[in-house]
Amino acid sequence: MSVTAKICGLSTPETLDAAIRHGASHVGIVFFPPSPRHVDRDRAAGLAARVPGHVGIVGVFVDPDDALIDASIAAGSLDVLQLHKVSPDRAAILRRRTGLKVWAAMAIKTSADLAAARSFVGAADRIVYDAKTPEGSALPGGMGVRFDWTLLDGHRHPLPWALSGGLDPDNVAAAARRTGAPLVDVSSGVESAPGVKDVDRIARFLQAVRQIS
Ligand SMILES: O=C(O)c1ccccc1N[C@@H]1O[C@H](COP(=O)(O)O)[C@@H](O)[C@H]1O
Repeated sequence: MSVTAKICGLSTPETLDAAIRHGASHVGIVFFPPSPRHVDRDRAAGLAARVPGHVGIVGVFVDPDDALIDASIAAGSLDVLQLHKVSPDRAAILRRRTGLKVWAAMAIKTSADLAAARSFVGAADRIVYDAKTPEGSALPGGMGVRFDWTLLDGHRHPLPWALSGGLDPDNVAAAARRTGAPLVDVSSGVESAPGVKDVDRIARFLQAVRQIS
């Protein structure tokens, strides 16, 4: 079983380099000002310049307007748009307009939440199954909340997918084995405080992913 990993919310050269050195397939840059992981365009450009071609750069957005998308693509040399809180129609428009891969993040709490996955066929290239954050939260992700992985039992994935929400170095192997996730995505689980990535935790997470079989 080969599992790849995205380390999300990177904002410093040291932690970005660690993610790359330890084998991340994707690195995520957050373009959402309320997030403690938000980076401005200059910082995004500096980070992107360090990323080798075999590692995908994922821009993370929450219901973005066109101006933010365009400026972020230019600054961050993005390969993928990860979109939270967007409809399939909006995802399809952004996919067509930018020519980039689109990952649709879906907030999951109950089995009913999985039904919408099919509506992203033709609009997105991958579904990111993420946990629904508590009502009233400032962020739709990046809060270390996990959903019940057994909800994915028997779910027919209409698109390539990723597992996200509450993963960390100690639970990622069990999560990937339990769900069969081809790609795992982590942010707060490799931090020492909100927005502060930890090089050792990144290394431990990616080592755990490599050892999954
Ligand atoms: O990380 C953020 O700050 C963030 C902000 C806005 C939308 C999504 C965000 N993060 C995404 O949340 C998931 C899971 O995070 P965690 O591992 O549970 O902390 C991941 O896809 C991040 O890209």
